[in-house]
Amino acid sequence: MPVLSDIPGRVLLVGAGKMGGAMLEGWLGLGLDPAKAAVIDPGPPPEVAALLEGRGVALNPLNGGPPSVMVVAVKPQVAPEVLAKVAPLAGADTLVVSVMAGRTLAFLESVFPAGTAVVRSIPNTPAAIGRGVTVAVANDAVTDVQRRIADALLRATGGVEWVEDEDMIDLATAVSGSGPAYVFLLAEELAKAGAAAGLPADLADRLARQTVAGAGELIARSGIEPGVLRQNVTSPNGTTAAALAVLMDANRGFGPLLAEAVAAAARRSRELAG
Ligand SMILES: NC(=O)C1=CN([C@@H]2O[C@H](COP(=O)(O)OP(=O)(O)OC[C@H]3O[C@@H](n4cnc5c(N)ncnc54)[C@H](OP(=O)(O)O)[C@@H]3O)[C@@H](O)[C@H]2O)C=CC1
Ligand SMILES: O=C(O)[C@@H]1CCC=N1
Repeated sequence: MPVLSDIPGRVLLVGAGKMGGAMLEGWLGLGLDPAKAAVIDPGPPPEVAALLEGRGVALNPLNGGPPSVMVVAVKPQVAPEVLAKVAPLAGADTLVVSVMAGRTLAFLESVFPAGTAVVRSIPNTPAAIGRGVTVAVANDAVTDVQRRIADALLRATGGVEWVEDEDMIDLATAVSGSGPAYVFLLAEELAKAGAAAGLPADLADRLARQTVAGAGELIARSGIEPGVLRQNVTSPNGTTAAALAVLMDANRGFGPLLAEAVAAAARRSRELAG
């Protein structure tokens, strides 16, 4: 298992917003030499700009030779324009790692010279606290060493799942890439429902946040199946059973609603393919 300090040359991050910034923070935290990192971004957010300045990471360097790894973390919609500018910075041995939703291996391969090693991946925002999960697929040009380097970079922000079938990336985007938003929405709506039922709004907000955070942590730490944890809350004919009769309704409960949401997200991921 290579560590980040084993990466031979530079890691060039293109786009240092929410996702790119979180990854960079993870890499530096795990020992990537700031002198071997560089960022291309015309206007990184203030917290990322402070990180770059504080750690001495080069921003928009004019030269430096081809990087070992180019990580692409700009919005998929601007990818053609941005990559047309940065693709010439890659060399024959540069590994390209994309975290862009939708943008396919075929699109990425069309932008870089034939034979370029490309990994397409989809992380999620708990990456910011090292609790993300990334799903990744490699093209045929990626060597074993490059795959281990990509794995080390992606693993700096949480777990990594490699797949062979690229279609799985659109589906993973709909589950884990966008998934944190579904959970945050649950916290928002639980707080609203509590307030609507009569709790003071600030108390409802604290209860909802702590409940979502505590339940997530219980899944993570206990290793117990979510279904069993749910049953552990549910006394026969008690309050939870009354609520779950609504939430587990076969027609209008969480099940069909989430299935529809996941299908919509996967469809959008395919539309963003380019
Ligand atoms: N946010 C998420 O939960 C996830 C995002 N992703 C993917 O990550 C990518 C980035 O998303 P996110 O971090 O949320 O978006 P952000 O908008 O926060 O980050 C994109 C960054 O790229 C910068 N940028 C714009 N133009 C250029 C350019 N020409 N050269 C270099 N950088 C440029 C933007 O600057 P400016 O703001 O000034 O335009 C911004 O700082 C997307 O492709 C998205 O699909 C994947 C999984 C989860
Ligand atoms: O909403 C999006 O398109 C990006 C990809 C997954 C999460 N955020």
